[in-house]
Amino acid sequence: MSASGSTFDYVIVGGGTAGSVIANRLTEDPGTTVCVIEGGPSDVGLDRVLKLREWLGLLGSDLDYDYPTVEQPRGNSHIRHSRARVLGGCSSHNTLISFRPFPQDLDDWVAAGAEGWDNATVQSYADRIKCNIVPVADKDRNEVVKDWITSASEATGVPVVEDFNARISHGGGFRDGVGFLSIAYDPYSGNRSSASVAYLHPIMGERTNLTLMLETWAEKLVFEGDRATGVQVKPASGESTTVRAAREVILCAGAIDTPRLLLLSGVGPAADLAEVGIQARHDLPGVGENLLDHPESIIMWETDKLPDTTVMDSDAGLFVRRDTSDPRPDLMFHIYQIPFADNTERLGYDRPDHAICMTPNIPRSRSRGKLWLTSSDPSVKPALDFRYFTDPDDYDATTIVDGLKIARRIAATEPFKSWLKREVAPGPEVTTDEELSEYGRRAAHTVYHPAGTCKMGAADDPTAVVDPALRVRGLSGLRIADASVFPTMPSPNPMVTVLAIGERAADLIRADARRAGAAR
Ligand SMILES: Cc1cc2nc3c(=O)[nH]c(=O)nc-3n(C[C@H](O)[C@H](O)[C@H](O)COP(=O)(O)OP(=O)(O)OC[C@H]3O[C@@H](n4cnc5c(N)ncnc54)[C@H](O)[C@@H]3O)c2cc1C
Repeated sequence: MSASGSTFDYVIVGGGTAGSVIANRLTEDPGTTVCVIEGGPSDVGLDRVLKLREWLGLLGSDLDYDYPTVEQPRGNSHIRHSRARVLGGCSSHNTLISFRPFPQDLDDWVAAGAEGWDNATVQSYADRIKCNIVPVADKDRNEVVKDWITSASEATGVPVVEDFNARISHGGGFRDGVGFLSIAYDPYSGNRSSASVAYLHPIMGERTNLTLMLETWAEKLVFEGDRATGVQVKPASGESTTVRAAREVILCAGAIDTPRLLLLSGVGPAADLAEVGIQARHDLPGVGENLLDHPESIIMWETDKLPDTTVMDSDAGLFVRRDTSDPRPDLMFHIYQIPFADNTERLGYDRPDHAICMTPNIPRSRSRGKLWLTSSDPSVKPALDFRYFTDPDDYDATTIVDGLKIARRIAATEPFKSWLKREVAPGPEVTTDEELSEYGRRAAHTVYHPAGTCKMGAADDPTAVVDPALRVRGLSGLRIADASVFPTMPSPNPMVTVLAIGERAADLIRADARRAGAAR
């Protein structure tokens, strides 16, 4: 049922990665009205966003919410979690590396109670994604990266892979491999093919049933009884007002801001809320728990000036499998052809003018964190405690140590070896497992993949925040569709999984609307 004025069929909070997909799909029906509340500005015509190679300049900028972490006794307390404040969300300032989730990652989801999110189903939604996902184009392939791929294959014994996603969608996944990545971009212009570019640009100004409220912050959810009926919003200039949803409010604000908005609205662990003076409207213990990430560390070599060819300075990846009892790789590496030196410089290492870095990361980190409010003031950022490297068996730190050692083996292998002048960090004198672990944890960084804070699970799982249809447990008219619903972390970079969640969420929402219509 569509409505006029400030009432819409659906109100989507967050015009980010998943939000853009859902806004597009729901407005395919001209009879359905959708309002998107987006905290940031439009990306249309904004070259510093649209030119993918400019991505590093966006971190910490006016287009970044820039979340700190609380002290990490076993990790790096200085990590800043970048989250984009612009249409398209993080797909407008990330590196757009595009991996489908592995089949076994989705088996894990089903085992965690996410019924219906099996491999065949999720891959069929990934097939629908409109972003232009292609392997790095020949013209963008740097000679040093080609040599790194040759040496990494030689040193680790893994095959060179031309198209990782083809192996996942048509071959059941891969155990290991090295090669150029698939990236959501236009090789001719170097522009992003973000969620915003692929899903919103073609319909902005075209579909009159789509309303975008940009530079507008969602402050609180509005309820009538247990039903979410709208959102209290504050435009950048102007007074707070309420936007009403005749059918549903859909939260797509991301793994930090979706639980933050729920908590500020009194939906979350009642005892935690009481501590900051918020009365619980609905006691939901899982909100803010299960904070997941892909932690990484770094090893850096000085080089002479390198050829400039690239998509976005981190164009290739390596997957290694140490544990042969699991078919998936358990170590991933990105390579950077620039000095990625913020964390090493803080530890006293120099920043060479030219450098190559490898960043080993943990595909299935075992440490689990938590997010919570420290104040009822909505402008105060939530506390994020990733509890990096706190898993009891020290699996996470051991993975990083193994990664640093493997990186050194690659660096000692021709033809890549000849590009390198000296190891800058951690430096050749750092050799024992203890030393490598200490360095690796202090220089640790994030691959910027927070997730899991409103996890999906079986309807009778008290720690689940949403059921497998993405509906918030115990409330009505309220759904979540973004990276916060991951029950567990997909092994590779998660954006494609988020886009597939957006695609499937739209189908689930439309199916419920059809059922409700039929029941009337
Ligand atoms: C620097 C960086 C690099 C990355 N690189 C990759 C990569 O190469 N490949 C990959 O797979 N993944 C990558 N990721 C991760 C990936 O981008 C994210 O996991 C994914 O985009 C998250 O999508 P989302 O829909 O959950 O949230 P987002 O895309 O962050 O969308 C949330 C949206 O909600 C808006 N919002 C939030 N709160 C409010 C509010 N209260 N009111 C109104 N609007 C609000 C935000 O402005 C934003 O537009 C990267 C992330 C970062 C930060």
